[in-house]
This record gives sequence, C-alpha cells and structure tokens, in this order.
Amino acid sequence: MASNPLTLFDKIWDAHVVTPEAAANPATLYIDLHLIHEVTSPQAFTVLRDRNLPVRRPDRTLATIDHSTPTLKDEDGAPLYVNAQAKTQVATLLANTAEHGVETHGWDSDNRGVVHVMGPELGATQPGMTIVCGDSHTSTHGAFGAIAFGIGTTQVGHVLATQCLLMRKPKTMAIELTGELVDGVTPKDVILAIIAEIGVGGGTGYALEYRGTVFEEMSMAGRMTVCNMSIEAGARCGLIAPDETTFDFLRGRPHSPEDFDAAVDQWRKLTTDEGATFDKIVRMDAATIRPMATYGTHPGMAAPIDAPIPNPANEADEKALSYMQVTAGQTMAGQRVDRVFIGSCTNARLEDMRAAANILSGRTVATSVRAIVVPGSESVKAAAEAEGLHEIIMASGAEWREPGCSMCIAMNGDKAAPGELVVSTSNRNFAGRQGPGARTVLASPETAAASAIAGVVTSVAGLAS
Ligand SMILES: CC(C)[C@H](C(=O)O)[C@@H](O)C(=O)O
Ligand code: SF4
Repeated sequence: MASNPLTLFDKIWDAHVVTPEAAANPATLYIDLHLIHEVTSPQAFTVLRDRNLPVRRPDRTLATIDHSTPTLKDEDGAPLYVNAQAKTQVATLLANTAEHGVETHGWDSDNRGVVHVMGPELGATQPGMTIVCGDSHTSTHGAFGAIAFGIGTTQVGHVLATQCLLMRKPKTMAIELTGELVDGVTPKDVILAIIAEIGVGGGTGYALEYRGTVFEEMSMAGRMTVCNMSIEAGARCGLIAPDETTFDFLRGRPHSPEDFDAAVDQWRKLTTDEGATFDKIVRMDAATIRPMATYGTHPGMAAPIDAPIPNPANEADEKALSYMQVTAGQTMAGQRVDRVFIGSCTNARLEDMRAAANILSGRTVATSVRAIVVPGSESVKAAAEAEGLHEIIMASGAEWREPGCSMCIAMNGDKAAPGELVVSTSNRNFAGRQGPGARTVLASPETAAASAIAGVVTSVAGLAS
C-alpha cells in the first residue's frame, strides 16, 4: 500500500494546484488543455480585446465549430445555416482564433467535429491532464483519466487570459460496477442506469471515478459515452483510470506526445492507490442492467425499456409524464416514434455508427419515422464511409448528415416538431431541448436504430427479425 494512498482524482488535482485552496479563496488550478467552440467563446474574446490581453497559451487551446453548424449543405457544398446568428457565431469564432493563433478545425478541416469527439481523436485529450471547455459535456474527456469539466463564458475568458482557473476541490465518489453485463447492454444503458440509481442530483459536488471490470473491459468510445453523462448526474466530472486500451487509442494521433513510451510510463501511475478513500462509494451489480430508455424530462427518469414507468414521486414528475404523454404503469416499449436521432457527443463515434448500421442493415425505417444519423466528426464520417456504413444507413431510409451537434440541441436547423417523439442517442431530454414541445427519449444507438425500424420504442431484442 502506498504511504499516503491517493485517488486518481487527487493525484491529478495535486499536480495542477498553483496556489492551494483556503477558507476564503478557491484553489488556482493550472489548465493543460482548453477546448473552445463558437457558442461560449465570443464574449470571452471580446473581454480579452477590451483589456488588450493576448491568449496566454494558444498552443494549449484548440477550437472547433459544432453547435451552430448545419448538417446539410447546398448543391455547391456551402453550409445551409439556419439563420444569420448561427452564421455569425461561426464566423466570429474563426476570426477570433485566427487573430490569436489558435489551432482551429473549421469547415476546411478533416478533423472538424463536435468538440468532445474531436479532442480525443486528435490525441489532444491525454491522461493526467486538466481539461476545460465552455461546455457541460467536457466530462467526456475524463474517459482518458483526465480531470475534465465544463466552465462558463466568464471562466473561458479567465483561462484564455491566464491558463488558470479558480476552483474549489470537489469531493470524490467511486461508482463501482461489479459482475458482468448481460448481452445487448451497451455503455449508454450503463450510464442511464447509474443516473437512474443515484439521481440527477446524486453527483452534485463530486468528481466520479467509474471503477470495476465493466469499465476496464469497455472500449474508449464506451468510456466516453459513460463519462459524457457524468454531468447529467450533477457531477462536475467523471473519470476512468487509463490503461492499455487508453494507450492503444492514443498511440500515433496528431497531438499525442512525441516520446510516447515515456508518456505511457508516467500515465501508468495514474490509478487510485490501494487503500485510498473516497468520500462516497456507490456499488451496483452490472448483471441487473437492461437496455434503458428515458420516460421523463431529465436523464434520471430512465427505466428498462420493457419495465413499467414508475409512479410519479412528486408534482414535477407528474408534469414530466404529462409532457411526455405517458402514464405510470405503461412501458416505453411500444410508444409511437416520429423521429430518430443518432448522433451527439454521447454516441456519434465510429463504434456508434457501426452499431446503428448493424441494426439498420437489410431493414427499412418505418414510413412514419424520419431518422437521421449524424457522425460526430469529419473523421468519423470519413471512416464510416470507408466502411460503407453510409450506404447501409441510407439504404434503410435513414439520412446520413454532415458532422455537428445537430438535433441534440436544435440550434442548427435540425429539430423536431411540437409533440413529436424522438428516440435520441444524445444526453439531455429536457422539455423543448429538441424543439419546442418535442418529446425526447434517450437511448443507445442500438435501441434508436431498432426503434426507427419498428416505428415504436423497442430494444433490439424486441425487434421482430
Ligand atoms: C451550448 C453549450 C453551452 C451547452 C453546454 O454547456 O452543454 C450545450 O453543449 C449543451 O449540450 O447543452
Ligand atoms: S452534441 Fe449536444 S451535448 Fe454534445 S456538445 Fe453538442 S449540444 Fe452539447
């Protein structure tokens, strides 16, 4: 046992403290990587300009355009912006990053993508780092054993100017999954089950560490899906200790360390020491998890697809069920589907595209359903097309779009109509998230694809072959 056993979170935190926390003030934390996108950066750059400040470390800043970018182009290949505001946002980011010398993946980049898909693909996301972005799903990058969390626009300005952030140290919570997953249960089902168990506020004030064989055996894409939704449990961040799977993923990527083997030697130390204590431990049996779907208006309102929707616990739950047009005792299985969205920083990696294509292959999307498949990045799109996945997807009747946040946030032209039910692989099912009055059901790519075929919510197992 180490003399002073530490959690993974503590090790990374301690290595980045510039000035320690005191009763009166938070710690000053050094930030290794700052990811930026067009929605939360414009004001921050304006502040820099007003104060005549440069970007402190352009080399530790990486930009993309994703939220406001349309997923459709005109005949000449020009993006079909939904409105002038979206176009301006993108133009503003490109101008700001050009002025400050920040590496930017705009329309002309083969690596442009949703920020949380792109960072890892470039190898910019690495174990042991502190990573921030003006975006709540920055927790995704914790999949590599990094402390990664979302910040507000004011803080984006602080980091651009100083490469540091003021922050109080969160408490630590271990999420230990023991036992084996049942066949057909995906990482998305795992994280939806975890949030259903601990609640949308269950992680508030904590950094989560996902532990146990289930996560050790999970692919990087799966780990990113899990860590992505840590924020939906209220947690600041969520992380998984790096291992051979992590190192294999990062080897040879554009931003990976030059002396890779030396880096791996350091990264191997990034585990929670035996005997280290967490402020809280949650234990769950992996074998009890089933394919999940949400039935309400926050990600914690999730249940196995075939299980009865629970009785509302309070007025808010009642309102949520009424918004979703479902009643307690019904199952989500069998609910009529209008749209399917397979995409977002939760589930738009190559593995997710493969999972969707695998279900759609040789089948036809129900005539009553409009399904869109949106790769998370240009690299995912290219890799999927090289495998012919786009052809399988389009042959089923689903649309194959340009990379971006798309219908996850509906600020780019992709949205559902009032009352429509969308089975979505994204991470938020808040009222109106996918368009005013739209009803969102969060699920895995497998479930979303199966539901597109069936025309009703169904797990893959429930799909008549
Ligand atoms: C637009 C952005 C600030 C927002 C976030 O912080 O997460 C978005 O990405 C989301 O998923 O709701
Ligand atoms: S895909 Fe959705 S959750 Fe992810 S960054 Fe974009 S809007 Fe946010």
